Amino acid sequence: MPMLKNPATKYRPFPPVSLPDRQWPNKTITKAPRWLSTDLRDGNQSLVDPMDGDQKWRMFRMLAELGYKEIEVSFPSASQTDFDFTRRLVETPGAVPDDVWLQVLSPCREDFIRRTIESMKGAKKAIIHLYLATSECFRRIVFGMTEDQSLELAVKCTKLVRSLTKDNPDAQDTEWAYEFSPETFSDTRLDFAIRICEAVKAAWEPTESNPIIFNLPATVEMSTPNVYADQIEYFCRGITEREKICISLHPHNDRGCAIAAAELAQMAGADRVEGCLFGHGERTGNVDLVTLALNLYTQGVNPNVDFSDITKVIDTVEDCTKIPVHPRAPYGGQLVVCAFSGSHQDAIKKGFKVRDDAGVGEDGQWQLPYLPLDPADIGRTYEAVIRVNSQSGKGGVAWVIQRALDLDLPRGLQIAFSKVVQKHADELSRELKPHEIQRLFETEYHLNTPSRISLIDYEFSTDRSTSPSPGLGKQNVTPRRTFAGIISMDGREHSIKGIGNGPISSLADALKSVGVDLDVRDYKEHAIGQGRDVKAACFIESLIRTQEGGKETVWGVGIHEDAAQASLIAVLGAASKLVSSRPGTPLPLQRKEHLEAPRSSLASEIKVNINGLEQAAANGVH
Ligand SMILES: CC(=O)SCCNC(=O)CCNC(=O)[C@H](O)C(C)(C)COP(=O)(O)OP(=O)(O)OC[C@H]1O[C@@H](n2cnc3c(N)ncnc32)[C@H](O)[C@@H]1OP(=O)(O)O
Ligand SMILES: CC(C)C(=O)C(=O)O
Repeated sequence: MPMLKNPATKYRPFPPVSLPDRQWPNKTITKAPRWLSTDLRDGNQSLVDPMDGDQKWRMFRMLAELGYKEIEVSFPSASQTDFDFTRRLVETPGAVPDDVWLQVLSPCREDFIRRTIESMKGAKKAIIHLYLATSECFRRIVFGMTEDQSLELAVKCTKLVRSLTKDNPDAQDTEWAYEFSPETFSDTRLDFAIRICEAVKAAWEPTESNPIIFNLPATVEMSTPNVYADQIEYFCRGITEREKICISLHPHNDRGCAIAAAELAQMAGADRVEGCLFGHGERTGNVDLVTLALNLYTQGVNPNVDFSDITKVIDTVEDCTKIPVHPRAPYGGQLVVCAFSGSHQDAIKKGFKVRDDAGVGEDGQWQLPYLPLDPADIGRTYEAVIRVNSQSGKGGVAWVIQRALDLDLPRGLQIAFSKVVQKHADELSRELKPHEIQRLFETEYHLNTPSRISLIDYEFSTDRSTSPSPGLGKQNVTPRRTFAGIISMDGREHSIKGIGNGPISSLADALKSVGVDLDVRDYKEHAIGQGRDVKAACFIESLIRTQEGGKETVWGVGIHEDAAQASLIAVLGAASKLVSSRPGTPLPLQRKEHLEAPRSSLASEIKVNINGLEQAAANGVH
């Protein structure tokens, strides 16, 4: 059967609230509401396997640690597990922080109310929560009650609670509060919702210092969130003695708008929100308390709950509910602080660089492309932010290398290496983990293994008598440097010699004698680490002519404690790539008449002029 062509025959649109002078659209949320976690009640009652006592215990401890001050811990009349868990909390010294209220739920049935209150005997702070459905649909279908009969039952039960709690001389050690939920408020005639709550209020007689809680649930979310906000504003305006009332929200997520409903309804005047971590609860769940809190946080409002170790929260919730947190759940999901695609990675990487360069501290103003929240604020490491697959670009790859090896790759090298990564990711058809990208880089640029051409030993000598610098007169001469060293080419050692203005150019000159004509285009270096452990990282870009007559660039990377030696390693890395780009070409490439010296013949003469070289390297390409 296809879906109905005209669903209007079966489903009616939700009637709007007539509130032409509604005020809430002009309001903003400037402080956190009172929170009530119902993870252990609404969240629990909707699990395939409800939590056992120990799981509830763990969850309670975590909720208290997170900062929740009102926690609905059970439906004590439902099961022995719930009753016993409640008693365990009450009876275990120190289990419940002094400022935390335990809340318990009961239907409007006398025996259940008595059992519920019995479960709280001896508690420091207790909220007794009664519910009774008030909508026409529920009264007719579930209870067979008129509005007046519902009102009478609600009042009778409220009076019973009162007599067993705040009016009970034997229960004065406990600070009692009372919550009444006209269940299915969202589908209840608003004037009746107000009338029944007025009657309950009169029966309870709240005070300003201990207000009654009217919890107005969207038991089933049936309308757009603005309608819920209208309903709340209408109720807030209609109820008397507003100062003796705490208006609480309990939005469910049937239409996927629970967050919006909770936020708009706070703008409409609500003081308190009931929900569950990561939106557990009946059907599509209760409103997600994590999202609500972090939405406030990212607007600069302290939510009064702390998700600085969100991974621990997720672990506990998953363990207790046996339901995984969706990878795309707002804030908490594994994938929400990750970027795979190139343009996102590029923007994020640039964002972090701008932040670093500006020296913005941990609590400095946050403005970063694609990331509404600093992942570090919820205990996420930056490593997890950028992940690499075949959709990724150079920025993401460079980020991983920077985090893994502390190397700040020049743009050209980013482009070159990202091609290597992309090819690999394409071949594997999956994400590449940071350690795989690191290994690819180390292999590609021979960080841990010798390249085809590698440095065995070398020395430099300087001739200051030649080459006057143009325009500087005869006294100012640019010293000429001679490189003399031994290199290994595909396992065979060769001694070579060359002259240039600095270490790079003199080695490049020396390489000509073995047929390697290196056209050094770019040179970048930076320090890695600090103090005694500092190393130099050097990147050499060289232009090569392809066999087809085109031009390509190759990169060499050198890392060494000695800056000059780092640059020589990088030159030889680029030279190796050059010869490798001509498959089948044996080394040496052109001239066979160069020296093939046994290493010992030169090694005894070698003395490295480190200071001169470092200076030359620091000055760039010569
Ligand atoms: C919207 C919410 O989430 S409300 C909370 C819902 N949570 C739960 O139901 C979890 C715990 N519940 C239970 O363990 C059981 O349902 C119990 C112990 C409460 C009741 O069990 P039973 O007595 O076997 O009743 P059962 O569950 O079959 O039916 C519910 C009965 O309570 C009545 N009822 C439902 N809600 C209420 C209420 N708020 N106040 C008074 N009676 C109510 C129903 O009309 C029905 O009455 P009926 O038997 O006269 O037709
Ligand atoms: C008991 C009430 C508050 C409830 O869970 C609901 O209406 O969803």
